[in-house]
Amino acid sequence: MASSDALPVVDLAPFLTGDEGGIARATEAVREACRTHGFFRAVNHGVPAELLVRALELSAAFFTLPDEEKVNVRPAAGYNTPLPAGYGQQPAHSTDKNEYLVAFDPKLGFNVCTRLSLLDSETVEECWGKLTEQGWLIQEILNECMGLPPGFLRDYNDDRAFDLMIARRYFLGPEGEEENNGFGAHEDAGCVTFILQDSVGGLEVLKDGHWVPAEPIDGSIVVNIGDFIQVLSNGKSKSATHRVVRKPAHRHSFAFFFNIHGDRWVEPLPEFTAKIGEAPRYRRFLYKEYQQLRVRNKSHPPARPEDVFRITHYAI
Ligand SMILES: O=C(O)CCC(=O)C(=O)O
Ligand SMILES: [Fe+2]
Repeated sequence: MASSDALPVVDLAPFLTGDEGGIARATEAVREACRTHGFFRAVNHGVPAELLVRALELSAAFFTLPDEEKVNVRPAAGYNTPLPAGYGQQPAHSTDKNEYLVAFDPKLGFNVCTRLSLLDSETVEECWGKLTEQGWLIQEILNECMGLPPGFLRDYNDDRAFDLMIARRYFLGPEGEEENNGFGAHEDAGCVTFILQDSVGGLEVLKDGHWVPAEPIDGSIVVNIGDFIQVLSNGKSKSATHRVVRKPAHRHSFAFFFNIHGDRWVEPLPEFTAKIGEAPRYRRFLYKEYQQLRVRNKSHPPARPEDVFRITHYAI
């Protein structure tokens, strides 16, 4: 792997201290990362390292519970969540070898479960608050990187009802290198995803045809640009393909999806099309429709990998 392939590390401290020169340099680093990798690792981001450790420990403790207890962790009757919530196992025929727990914003009340669990914890609430703040900050930085009018993304993507958090445990990888898929190659749909991971490793990002590992760095957060930004920028910012390979140890991660609301229409912006004389590379679509079709990929996995529903469906 060439050294320029390693995931960039972006120091966000200047945004906390207000150091203007540092802000300009960090913004430039994010702009470059969006173009080259669609991924970076944020350090000095303001989310306490102790909170990241606490969340991952809590998740590890949850997943060691017996299956009979975990399967009962689901929203109580009458709670209609925007997407399926609670504990889930991948269907037996799935090549994804992980189990997961989906949470919504604790303030929305969807996480009220049939059983007490990780979902009801103060740690999840604290993480939610901090990662939402992080989402607003990264979105502001993206707005600047993309040269959009001040506050444009903040106004466009101002409703947080579709944000969600998924805690995952990846099963042990088999001996040798064969069949070690933990989560198959995919892109994320929304605005930006944050990944907190333990020290096991296994997340990989596709860059120029080869897989680059997102090596764990203590206290860092992996930041991943989603399809929404790729479409708005007409392909200038990259929603990178990524996957998780299994290792000889259980791996725990949290993915926080700073999404966009399902009722929003999404299409390439004039700044990246008409205003610069370029043809749009995507058709206009309703975000909810895209999300629902992606959920179908999971509930009714297509027989042929090329039939998996992805953003290319809207490509012109
Ligand atoms: O577990 C990870 O590191 C990545 C998870 C992921 O890519 C996702 O949830 O979309
Ligand atoms: Fe992902």
